[in-house]
Formats: sequence, structure tokens, C-alpha cells
Amino acid sequence: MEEEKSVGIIGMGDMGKMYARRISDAGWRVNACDIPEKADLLKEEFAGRANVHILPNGHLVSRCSDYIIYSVEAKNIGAVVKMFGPSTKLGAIVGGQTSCKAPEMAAFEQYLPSDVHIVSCHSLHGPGVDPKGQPLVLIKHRASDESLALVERMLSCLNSKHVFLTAAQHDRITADTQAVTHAAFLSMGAAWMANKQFPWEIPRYLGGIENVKINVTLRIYANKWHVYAGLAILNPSAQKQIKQYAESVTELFKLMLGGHRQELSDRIHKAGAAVFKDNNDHDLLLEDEVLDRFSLGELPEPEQRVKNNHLSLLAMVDCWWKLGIVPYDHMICSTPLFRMWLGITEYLFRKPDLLEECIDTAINDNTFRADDLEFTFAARDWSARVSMGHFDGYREKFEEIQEYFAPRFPAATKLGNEMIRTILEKTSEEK
Ligand SMILES: NC(=O)C1=CN([C@@H]2O[C@H](COP(=O)(O)OP(=O)(O)OC[C@H]3O[C@@H](n4cnc5c(N)ncnc54)[C@H](OP(=O)(O)O)[C@@H]3O)[C@@H](O)[C@H]2O)C=CC1
Ligand SMILES: O=C(O)C(=O)Cc1ccc(O)cc1
Repeated sequence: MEEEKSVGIIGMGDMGKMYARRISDAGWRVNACDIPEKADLLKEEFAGRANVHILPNGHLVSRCSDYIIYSVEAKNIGAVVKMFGPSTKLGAIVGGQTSCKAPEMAAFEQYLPSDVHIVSCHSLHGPGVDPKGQPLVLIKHRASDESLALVERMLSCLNSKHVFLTAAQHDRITADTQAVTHAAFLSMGAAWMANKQFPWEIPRYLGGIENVKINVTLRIYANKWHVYAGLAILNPSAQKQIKQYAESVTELFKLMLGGHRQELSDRIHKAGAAVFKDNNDHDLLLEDEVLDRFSLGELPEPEQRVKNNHLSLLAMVDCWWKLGIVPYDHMICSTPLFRMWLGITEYLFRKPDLLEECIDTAINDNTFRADDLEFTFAARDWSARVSMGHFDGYREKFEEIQEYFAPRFPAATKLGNEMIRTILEKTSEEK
């Protein structure tokens, strides 16, 4: 009988807990575990929820659950499935929440018994965002229609929008919507730290597009390094895309330094035409009123704002163009951060006067040279660390920058949450 079916969750970190709360609230029995050392604390935390049963380890979760979700660090997925996979209940369904599906599927294929069905999932938002209306990717990798239908019923309490993809399609699209998006913001943070700046304290940075850059960058650095490292390093498509982003940054910066106005302008317009030609008739994803509202510092008067060449945004469009990507096609796998990133990029490219001002600034104004130099170094350094595939190298850089910005996380998180809520209301319609 349906009511007797249960959900198992291995890995009770931020995402696992969010799933456990919502699924148990919907009436399903949830069997969950983290590493054995955390069992007592988890029991205390979930004591008020009769439907949640905290067990000592993944063997015990696996042997009694009908749909088992692995919600562990992507870099550990192989080792954890190897350990608990053979204990999976006969005929159960197994899936994972990790952000990159190639290693997850490889682990399932290698270590799960052949009678076990595989249906994976991926909520395309962080644990603090309301899942309602957000994309939830479902991957029917090795399963009957009945198994997929059961998983859909179990996860229907999230009220997310179900998107059906293969693992390979998922990884190709999320390389763009997640890995490259993060690379751009990670590079901004690295450049600000290298120049010893807190950008919200410098009038030239405040307002509009800059608010999004600052809030999203701080949001990423306030999160756990392994989430970003995993989805960049393990995704086969991500390295190529991040590398192209770093190349676009470098090439555009060289054109700026050399004063090659015509070449720069032609290249930017060509890229813009390719990316936005079929997508320039809808309302802008983000408008001034929204962009200006969420500032960590005092907003200067419009005439006091220093112009910016927005190298990071110009390079994103150049990168999409070089890779033949139309980002609107990837809205099915869009995260809130991706929608904000596309929102500010589109804002710049669909305002011809602003784009011309950017090109003028890029050629004629030296104010930003030091920032752009550090941004170029940072983009290349992140790309190199991802390509080398060393988690430690990624972690070291991430945590150093995280420490630099940490004092501002509480204010930035609060503001970032409000910004995401407002922007989601504006960008939730299907484009
Ligand atoms: N955070 C986000 O915004 C999102 C994350 N994801 C993905 O979801 C997954 C989980 O992310 P998130 O919850 O944020 O990360 P967390 O680090 O908060 O959670 C992972 C949990 O799994 C535990 N774990 C590790 N090994 C085992 C094991 N052998 N048995 C039981 N538990 C184990 C970890 O313990 P310990 O810390 O001791 O290692 C940790 O508590 C990741 O793959 C991530 O990429 C997907 C969507 C959004
Ligand atoms: O929105 C983003 O890009 C985030 O940073 C949150 C996030 C991180 C990992 C995921 O797999 C999904 C969402």
C-alpha cells in the first residue's frame, strides 16, 4: 500500500534536512542518517517529527526504505554508494541529489544490485529557497514508469516544476546555468580581495547591476566550498565552458588595453546579436527599480556613479556566443543565481546607450584597469584549478576568500534572500 512506502535519506546536511522536513510533513515515513557521529544530534533536532526516523548509518536506511536519496558531497558519492549500495532493499528505487550526474550514475551502475531501479533528482536551488515553482530535475535512468510515478508523488510536496532529462543532458545544461555562472562570481570575489576592496564601500560600485554582483558573490562565498567544487570539477562539460569564459575575459581585456575600439565593439555586438536576437521582445528579467533596491551600502546619486565597462558581463555573452549557447534555452535548468546573472547581462545588452557607454569606458577610462587585471587573473586561476581537478586547490582559494568576506555574510544573506524573493517573483514566468 502506498502509505507504507518510505523515503530514505543518506546525508542529512542542508539539502537532506530540507527534504526530510518537507517529505515527512507531507505524511511519508522518512528514514534518515548522516555519519554515525551525528546521529544523536540529529535525533534531538528531529525529535518533534514522528515521521522522521534517524538511524545510525546508511546500511540501516538502505535496507528498509523504498526510495533512497543520496544527499552527500558530490566528491564522496562513489565511496558512499560503494559502502551502502549493496544493502539496498530488494526492488527499491535509488537516486541522488548531487549537482553533477555523471559520477552519481557511474556509482549507481557500479555498486547497486541489478534489481534496484534508479531515478535521480536535483533541486535547482539552495536549501534556504522556497522550492515552489523552482525546477526539479528528474532522471529516469533505469526504472519502470511506476517507479518514476512513485518518486514524483513522493517529491510532489516540494511543489517544484518537474523537468525530465537524461543525466548527460542535465550535466550539459547545468555546466552553463551553474558552473560558469559561479566561475564569474567567484572571480569577482577573488579580484575584490586581491585589490583589498569591499565593493559596497566604494561609491563607484554601488547601485543597479553592482548590487546583484555583490549580493550573489557574497551568497556563493557564504556557502560550502564542496558544492561549487563538485559541480565544476566533476562535470565533464563544465571545464570547457569555464575555460572559454576565462579566454573571453582575457581576449576582451587585451582589446581594451590595446585601445582597439572597433574590434572590441564589433565583437561585442556580434556576440550580443547571436545571444539575444531571438530573445529581445520580452520584458527585461530585471528592471532598475528591482536592481537598485538591494544595496549593502548607501546608493549614490545617479550623476555621481562612476561608469563601468562590465568586463565580467561582456565576457559572459562572448563566451555563450563562442560556445553556440543561447542561455534562454537553459531556463528549464535555471537556478535563482543564473536568472539574476542572465538578468543583469540582458539588462546591459538590451540597453543600447548603456552598452555604448560600456565600450567607451572600456577604451577611454583607466579607472578600472587594476580591477580588470585582477579579474582576468582570477578567471584564469579558477579555470586552471577546475581543469586540474584538485579539490584541495579549489578549497584553499575558496576558503581564503570566504574568510575575507565572512564579517559581511549575515547582512548580505538577509539582503540576498529578499533580493532573490523579489527577483523570483519577477522572473518566474516561462520565457
Ligand atoms: N547546498 C546547495 O545549495 C545544494 C546542494 N546540492 C547537492 O546536494 C548534496 C548535498 O549538499 P548539502 O546538503 O548542501 O551539503 P552538506 O555538506 O550540508 O551535506 C552533506 C552531508 O552528507 C554527509 N555525509 C558524508 N558522508 C556520509 C556518509 N558516509 N553517510 C552519511 N552521511 C554522509 C556529510 O557529513 P560530513 O559533513 O561529516 O561529511 C554532510 O552532513 C551535494 O551533492 C550538493 O552538491 C544540490 C542542490 C543545492
Ligand atoms: O543557485 C545557485 O547556483 C546556487 O548557488 C545554489 C545551488 C547550488 C548547487 C546546486 O546544485 C543547486 C543550487
